[in-house]
Amino acid sequence: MKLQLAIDLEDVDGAIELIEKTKDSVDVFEYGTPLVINFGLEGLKKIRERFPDITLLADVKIMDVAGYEVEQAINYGADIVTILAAAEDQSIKDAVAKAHEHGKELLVDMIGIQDVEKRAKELDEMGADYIATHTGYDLQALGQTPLENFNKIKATVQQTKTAVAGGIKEDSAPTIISQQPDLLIVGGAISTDDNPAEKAKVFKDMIDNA
Ligand SMILES: O=C(CO)[C@H](O)[C@H](O)COP(=O)(O)O
Repeated sequence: MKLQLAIDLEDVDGAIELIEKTKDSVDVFEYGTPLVINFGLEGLKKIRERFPDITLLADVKIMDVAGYEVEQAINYGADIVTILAAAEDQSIKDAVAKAHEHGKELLVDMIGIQDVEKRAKELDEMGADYIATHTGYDLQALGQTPLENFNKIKATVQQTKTAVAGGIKEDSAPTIISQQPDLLIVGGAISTDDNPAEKAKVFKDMIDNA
């Protein structure tokens, strides 16, 4: 199981500072959707130039023109690119093909999907690398968590790796970790902590000791 740090609430220099502080404990760094919107792929490129060896995920949440957009994210430094599960099957297939053509990976984000078992089965057959259960900020605000959907998806997929995100905190992480996702995605619980390096290590130790 790997730890992914979602960086959403920073500018590019803030993201660089956060990566510097946490890189001993974090396996994958997410260039979050707010950074994509605020600073574009140029911000991703700046991070890649500063850290040539880290694993970088671009949370571009693609919906269309999938092959082109996957390739752009990869050209600017991404190792893993995200697409929404609600995209057309053709878009998912194009995205998978383009990522694999470059030796990179595709993560499909299940945010907003109601019949998660049906869609997870379809995505599994389309060759996605990761299927991510994701409770977005807007539903976290209503008290929802990703655990129930994660368990359904985990029980459905045959070959695809699983990821889980959405308000995961130090107290909720052990239950989720016990369900063995391949990628545990944590954002605010690390990035907004007064000591992100120490907090990232807490999550990494939980994973390593599970
Ligand atoms: O993709 C996201 C929002 O759309 C976040 O990166 C993801 O939810 C993880 O962050 P947090 O742990 O703060 O919820």
